[in-house]
Amino acid sequence: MCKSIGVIGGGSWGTALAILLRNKGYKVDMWMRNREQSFEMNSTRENKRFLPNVKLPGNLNVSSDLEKTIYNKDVILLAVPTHGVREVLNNSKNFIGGDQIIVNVAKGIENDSLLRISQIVKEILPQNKYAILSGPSHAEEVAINIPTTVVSASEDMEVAHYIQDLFITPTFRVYTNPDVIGVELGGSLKNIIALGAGISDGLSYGDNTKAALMTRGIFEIAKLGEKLGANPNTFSGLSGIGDLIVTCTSMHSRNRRAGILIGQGKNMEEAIREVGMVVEGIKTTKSAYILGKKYNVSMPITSEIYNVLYENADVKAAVDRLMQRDKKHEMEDVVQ
Ligand SMILES: NC(=O)C1=CN([C@@H]2O[C@H](COP(=O)(O)OP(=O)(O)OC[C@H]3O[C@@H](n4cnc5c(N)ncnc54)[C@H](O)[C@@H]3O)[C@@H](O)[C@H]2O)C=CC1
Ligand SMILES: O=C(CO)COP(=O)(O)O
Repeated sequence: MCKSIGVIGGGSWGTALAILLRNKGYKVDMWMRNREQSFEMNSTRENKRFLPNVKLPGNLNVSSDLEKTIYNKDVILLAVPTHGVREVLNNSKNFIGGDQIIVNVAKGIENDSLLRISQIVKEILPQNKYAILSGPSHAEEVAINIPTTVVSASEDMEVAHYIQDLFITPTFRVYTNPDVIGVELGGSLKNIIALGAGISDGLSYGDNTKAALMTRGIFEIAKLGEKLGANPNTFSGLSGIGDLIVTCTSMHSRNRRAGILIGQGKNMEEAIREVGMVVEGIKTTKSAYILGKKYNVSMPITSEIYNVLYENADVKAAVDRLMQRDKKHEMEDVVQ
């Protein structure tokens, strides 16, 4: 039987995945909150704002009607930024049946509640099966079939395999992992380090600096992750170091691009405006900073990025502070 998918969110990632799924022959409907934009996409067959120069396949229907998008679909793909997840789930919960599988692709930790997306979904839709699809995967490359690898993670391995089969193509290879916590945290926390890598580039620091940020960054991600119940091995996989590498090095990365602007002297608001797309790492920095304090995990890079974003700290002084911390063993976990 032909599978059906309702994609909630018509940004770059929702659009790229809707195209992939439609090209596999599934029935795909996509929801976006902006009505005019949905009309424009249906008529021009292109998402000019978020994924320009990629044609939408025939029969990929775009609308601003949430109920119609979700109704009777086997799978609901959540592709809105983290700060919008709770609202769209609350607006759609009355149309969602208990047998529909929720697949999340957002990468963030909610501010205030400090919840991961699976925890928000569990709160609002406790009966639904859940998976996260995450890994090094920029929409711009997936949309033109550049070889890409990701992970489908679910506590229920049957669901993880079902989602693996749903998305896999000869150019989009999907692995499975039962570690939802690790996969969610890896994808969310790497955005903070990507902001740092961008800041380093914006300051015209070198490859050495970026390698240091990435290596010390994954160390700090894994420390917090382990405290929160993740399997530490997950952070050496695609959704951990894999996604960290792509986000810290690619010009597709909105987090890295925002970081470059900040390194060049722009403030947080100016950087967000100039990038013009979601920069998840900015809100996630705040959540991770608070989580680090709450769980007594030393997160020096996250703390300095928090200072730069939220306390107006000077970027060069932040790097100096990181470089001139007390001497320590590379693998030592010192709580500050
Ligand atoms: N673009 C990419 O290559 C990838 C993105 N992601 C993640 O996917 C999620 C979505 O990002 P993108 O599609 O890239 O963002 P985007 O910036 O391309 O588009 C965001 C979309 O969400 C909508 N939106 C914003 N706030 C909303 C709200 N409160 N309620 C409903 N809709 C809202 C916007 O109108 C827009 O359609 C993010 O968590 C991102 O980290 C994950 C992997 C790859
Ligand atoms: O998660 C991503 C690629 O895997 C996208 O990263 P950005 O949000 O920084 O563009």
